[in-house]
Amino acid sequence: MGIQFKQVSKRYGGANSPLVVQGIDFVVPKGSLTTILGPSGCGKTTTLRMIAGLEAPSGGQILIDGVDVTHLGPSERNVSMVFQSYALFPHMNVIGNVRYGLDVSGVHKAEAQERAQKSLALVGLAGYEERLPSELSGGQQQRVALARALVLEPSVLLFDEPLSNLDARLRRSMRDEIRHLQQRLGLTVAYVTHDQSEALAVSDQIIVMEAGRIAQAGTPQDLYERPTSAFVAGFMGEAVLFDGQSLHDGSVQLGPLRLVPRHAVTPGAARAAVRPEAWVVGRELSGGESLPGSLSAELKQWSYLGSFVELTFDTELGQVFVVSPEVERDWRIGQVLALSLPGRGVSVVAV
Ligand SMILES: Nc1ncnc2c1ncn2[C@@H]1O[C@H](COP(=O)(O)OP(=O)(O)OP(=O)(O)O)[C@@H](O)[C@H]1O
Repeated sequence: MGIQFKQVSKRYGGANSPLVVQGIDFVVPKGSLTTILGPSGCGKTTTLRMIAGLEAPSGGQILIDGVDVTHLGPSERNVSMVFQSYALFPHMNVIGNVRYGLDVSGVHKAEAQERAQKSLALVGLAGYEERLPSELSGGQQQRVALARALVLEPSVLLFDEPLSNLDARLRRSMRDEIRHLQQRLGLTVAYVTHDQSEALAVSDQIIVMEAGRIAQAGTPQDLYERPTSAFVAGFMGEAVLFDGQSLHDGSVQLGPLRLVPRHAVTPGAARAAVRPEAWVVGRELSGGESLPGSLSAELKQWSYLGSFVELTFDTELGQVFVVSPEVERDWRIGQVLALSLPGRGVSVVAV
């Protein structure tokens, strides 16, 4: 069953203070990984802390594996949390940190030692038992924190921005390791992040939160390819919004461009969220020429970024930002090119 939220809300302080979580419902199925994604202040950490029992909800019900845990304390829930700051005991060596939870819950010494060693091996740190946290890299410290959470064999494992103190390369490898371990051990995980690429990479389900509510929940592909609001589209992929008109035949007119949305939209004002990689840059146009079905665009700026180029154009729709794989092309500031939107990467969202 995993984790279930039923109409859960939260306010800090008295009855007049605002609800920072506003009656949300979701399920994290057993053995799967859900990320809670959203901008700063949207209520992600509060939601995670309510799963952990570190905050009490102001209303609603929280179930873990079908059991109502709404009023249980953190130690009564069989939940472990890995924090952004690692929260290791600095004076204790690695094995001491990992077995701490077992020691305080009265597990026999020999068993605690054996389980801690197994857990360290799981995160690739066998042989580091005697080191102090200060003698480890950031990535290794985060692995110790992970081993310390895993050793308790929790029914739910929670991560609060676990990678934000690591550099970009390490972040990617730790992210993949967490996902690999979660799948191998069949762990039920809720994972808070504000980084959409991290969420896309590790999740079975992504829940996007906006101001205390769930803006949209679904698979990574659902959210990336089929955002239902401008907020989600913008949050998931640097999409730029353009105002247009939806017509009676179901298409949407965006300046000279005609799009066919995946879902029917009512005729009238419409808005399209276009990701930078959705644009295709066609041929150069000569003085005043225009191509039917394409947007004339003057190149204002471009940057080479190794495997792709970033291009900024002026067009009748305003500034258009494009990411193109054509790194070898002879890009020149001032040239006028034909842009088109052949398909993927465009979503028509509510106005
Ligand atoms: N202990 C607290 N007392 C009062 N208000 C709080 C407390 N903790 C959080 N808040 C408020 O609740 C709202 C949600 O905070 P929360 O930390 O859950 O957001 P978040 O999405 O995790 O943000 P961030 O990414 O910045 O951590 C914010 O407006 C915040 O100021």
